[in-house]
Parts: sequence; structure tokens; C-alpha cells
Amino acid sequence: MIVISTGPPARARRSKLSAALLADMAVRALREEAQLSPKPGLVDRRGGGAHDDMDLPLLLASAEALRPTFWSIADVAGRMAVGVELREELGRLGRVGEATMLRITRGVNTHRGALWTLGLLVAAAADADDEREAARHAARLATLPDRHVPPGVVSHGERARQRYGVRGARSEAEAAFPHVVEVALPRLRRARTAGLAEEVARLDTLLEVMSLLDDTCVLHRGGLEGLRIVRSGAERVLAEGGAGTDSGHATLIELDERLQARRLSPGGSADLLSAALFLDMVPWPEHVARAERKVLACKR
Ligand SMILES: CC(C)(COP(=O)(O)OP(=O)(O)OC[C@H]1O[C@@H](n2cnc3c(N)ncnc32)[C@H](O[C@H]2O[C@H](COP(=O)(O)OP(=O)(O)OP(=O)(O)O)[C@@H](O)[C@H]2O)[C@@H]1O)[C@@H](O)C(=O)NCCC(=O)NCCS
Ligand SMILES: Nc1ncnc2[nH]cnc12
Repeated sequence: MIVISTGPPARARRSKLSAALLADMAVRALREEAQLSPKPGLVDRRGGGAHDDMDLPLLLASAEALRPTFWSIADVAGRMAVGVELREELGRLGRVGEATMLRITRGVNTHRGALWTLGLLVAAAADADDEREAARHAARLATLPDRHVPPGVVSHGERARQRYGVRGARSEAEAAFPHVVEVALPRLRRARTAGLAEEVARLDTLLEVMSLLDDTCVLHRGGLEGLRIVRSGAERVLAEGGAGTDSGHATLIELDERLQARRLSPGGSADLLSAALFLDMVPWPEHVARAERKVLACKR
């Protein structure tokens, strides 16, 4: 069914990626982020980090509970043109997803930020040739108004933005996810090219994002001093050679202890790492075409 929208006319879906596959990749990205260890201040295989209300089984259950939401998002985005109607439908689905998450976690906010970021990217992936195009489409969706946002309590992110004048999850999306596309993905790929083990490459990617992001999750719990500790601490681990060196690893463990002692959790950076893992997993038409051109050139 083609739905008439107030945006540009509906186009046939270019992507051959099914809603089930997109949802599966989004859930896998969340699971892989959660399992990555040792992450400073965050939930991982070792425990709850700076959280006394979360652990790995809870994050994995929360990720799985979001599968139907990601499926519905991919499905609707594959059928509707980018426009206010699609934005409002995504808002509705996102709010249903948040309610499902809170039911499964008994009220703990495990993945609100990740659902926002991955939800927009899943929607955008339905009609993008590569990750940059997906981020631009997602930005366009994030910028569109949603008339059905319920008047509600002021979020932690909103309070941090008002108090410290920083940008948060919404601005990151509206700017086409610079910390995902310009920071995380290049770092992840450079680390792989340098031969680092996948877990080390991912940890160094997380640290790079942590060293730069205005994470409203950190600001909410620790103010500007908390943000300074997180950013400079992550920078120090990277300066010591990263998570894969003895000295970098020791500095990472010290940082983790410091963040746990102060209840500082870089949850926004964790969300953006999952977004990078998702974009890295998608078999983009442009990447497939490039690989095919390479094979053909080798045969000649
Ligand atoms: C636009 C929304 C994301 C709402 O944003 P807002 O900033 O107003 O709301 P928050 O509830 O604060 O959520 C933002 C979460 O985004 C993550 N984040 C933080 N900084 C950044 C950043 N610079 N860039 C990107 N992402 C960022 C972060 O998520 C993680 O932290 C969560 C835990 O946070 P918190 O609730 O504060 O938890 P605790 O500290 O543990 O609380 P206490 O124990 O102290 O009580 C966790 O979820 C991580 O994922 C921020 O928290 C968006 O949600 C929205 O508008 N949704 C409506 C639906 C919609 O339109 N959807 C469309 C697409 S599906
Ligand atoms: N690993 C993690 N720990 C704490 N909060 C998170 N939000 C998303 N991933 C998280």
C-alpha cells in the first residue's frame, strides 16, 4: 500500500533488505554492544557497571523486546515516503517500543536513546545506498515535526540541555549522526585495518566517541565535572595505546573503577556504538556494487 504523505512523493523501495533482516541487524547491534567487555561505567559481561538496576541479561532481554518495533519501523518506512506522516508514524512506533522496553525491564530505561537512534537509521536504511545516505535520510526524519508528542515530564536529556547548553540525542540525529559516521565508523575500520582484534577495535571505537560526545546521560548524573572525567579518561586510554595494550588496558580498568565509584555511565556513547555496529553490518547496495566491480576488475 502506498501512503500519501505531505513530503515528496512515495517512491518504490530501492533496498532489497527485508524488515526482518533490518530488525535482526538492529537487535544484533544492541546485543553486541551490550556484550562488549570491559566497557568503562557501562553494563557488560562483568556486571552492571555504574548501574545498580541493570545487568547483561536485562539489556539482552530489552534488545530482544525491541525486535517487533524495529520490524514495524522498517516495514512502514519501506512503504511510506519520507514526510511528516512517516515521521509521526515512527514517533508512534517509537513510543510503543519505549513502553514495551519499560514493561520488560520493569521501568528501567535501558535503550531509550538507542531506540531513537537505531529506529531512525533502520527507517532510513530502507531507502539508502550507503551509510552516509542513510544518516542523511535519518536526519531529515529527525528534523520533521511530530504533532503527537504527548506533553509529559521533562527528560534527563532536556534538563541537561537546558542546564549546560549542550546538544543531545536529538541534535546528534538532526546533524546526521556525526559521532557515528565521522568518528565511530572510521575508527572501527582503521582499527581493523591495523589488525586489531574485533573486540579491541570496538572498545577503541567506544572510547573515541566517549572522548568527544556531550553525553546527556553522563551530564545528568555527574554534571560538567563528570563529563570532563569521562572524556579525558577515554582520551588517556587511547593515548596509552588503546584497549589492546597492557598500559591502555590498565588505564581502562582504572577509568572503569572511577566511573563506577561516581555512578557515571556513558550510555549515549554506548548507543552510538550500537548505531555504528548496525551501519557496519548492513550490506549496502553501493558496497555490494563496489565489491562486484573489484571482482570484475580482477578477472580482466
Ligand atoms: C529524542 C529522544 C532521544 C529523547 O531525547 P531526550 O534527550 O529528550 O531524552 P532522554 O530520555 O534523556 O534520552 C536521550 C538518551 O539518548 C542517549 N544520549 C545521551 N546523549 C546523547 C548524545 N549526545 N547523542 C546521542 N545519544 C545520546 C542516552 O541514552 C542512554 O542513556 C539512557 C539512560 O539514561 P537515563 O534515563 O538518563 O538513565 P539513568 O541515568 O540511568 O537514570 P537514573 O537511574 O538516574 O534515573 C539509556 O537509555 C541509554 O540508551 C540518553 O539518555 C527520543 O527518545 C524521543 O523523542 N523519542 C520519542 C519517540 C520517537 O520519536 N521515536 C522516533 C524514532 S524510533
Ligand atoms: N551497555 C550499556 N550500559 C548502560 N547503559 C546502556 N545503554 C545502552 N547500552 C548500555
